[in-house]
Amino acid sequence: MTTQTGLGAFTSIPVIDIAALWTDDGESRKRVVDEIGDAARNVGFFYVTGSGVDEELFESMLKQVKAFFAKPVEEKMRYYIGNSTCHRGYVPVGEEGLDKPDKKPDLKEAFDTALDLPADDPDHLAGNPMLGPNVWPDQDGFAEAVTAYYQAVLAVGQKLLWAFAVALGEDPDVFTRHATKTPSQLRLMHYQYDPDAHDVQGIGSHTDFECFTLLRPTAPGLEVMNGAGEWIDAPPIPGAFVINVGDMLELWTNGEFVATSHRVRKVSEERYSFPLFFNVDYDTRVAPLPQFVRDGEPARTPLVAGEHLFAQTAQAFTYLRKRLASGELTLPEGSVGLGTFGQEARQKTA
Ligand SMILES: O=C(O)CCC(=O)C(=O)O
Ligand SMILES: [Fe+2]
Repeated sequence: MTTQTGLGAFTSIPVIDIAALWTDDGESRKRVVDEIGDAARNVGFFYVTGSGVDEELFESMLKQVKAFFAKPVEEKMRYYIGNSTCHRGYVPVGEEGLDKPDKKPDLKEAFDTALDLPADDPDHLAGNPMLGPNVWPDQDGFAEAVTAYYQAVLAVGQKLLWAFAVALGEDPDVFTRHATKTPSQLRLMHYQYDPDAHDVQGIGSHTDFECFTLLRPTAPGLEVMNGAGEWIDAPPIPGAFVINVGDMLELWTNGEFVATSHRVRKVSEERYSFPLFFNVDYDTRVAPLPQFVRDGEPARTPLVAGEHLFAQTAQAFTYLRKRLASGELTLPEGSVGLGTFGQEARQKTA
């Protein structure tokens, strides 16, 4: 059932209870790690239960986010992402997605947050385009609710990063040693339901730019491409995270783990979703690990994790694309275009 990419013609997405990762029971831990490894190789997506994240943290954040998006657009634009020097704040409908081959804007709005560093953080002061303080709306409890959720889910991400290394037979800390001050974004996303919109996509087909993503959606709409090029539904499971491999783990494993392409189609109900994109430190040079550069298999070209994130972001967001066009901004040397990872990219070259 597997194609030459290793990715199966799967028709559903595995569900993995990861609670044993926090226990001393070596056998149960190994079972979970093996399941994670299988899913990362054959599907690139899996659901996670047993993360231990308190459901109350999710509900509090959702309540705050609903209240924010319900405000008039002029109010939300006070926090426009284009006014931030480290890519934080409100992303209006139409800001993203215009560079896709089909040139359709994504029908969604978002509020982008990430690791909340102090204003005098040295990387921020040095002009790093992704590291720095969050922008917070003037709304009681918003910052607290989002921060509590971010910290809880980031901790689950650290555990998963460890598990991915073990699943690969690597030193367990081969990735986590690079995860100390990561440009890991938490995007708060709102897909409006518009019964009159025809042929409008929620978010176009893509891979995620980081190591992996921990996602909580409130409604169906997410679709995942299998090894046969078919779109498979990934509806929410209550309390579970949807995990997917991103570009950096695909690169580190030279394609053994797959950054699976996915998209959100026109939604049939109002939808919120919360992806936390777990990254490694900005300056981490990601090159295929030696065990994955097998005889006759070419090694992929290394990338710097933070530069890749910034280069992809700059090609997808209107405010940054304008700066690229005007010459005010240039992409880091060696940047790759959108759509370089995942099975869609492979099918293009197959
Ligand atoms: O909203 C979703 O379910 C997925 C969002 C997504 O894929 C992304 O933001 O990268
Ligand atoms: Fe995504």
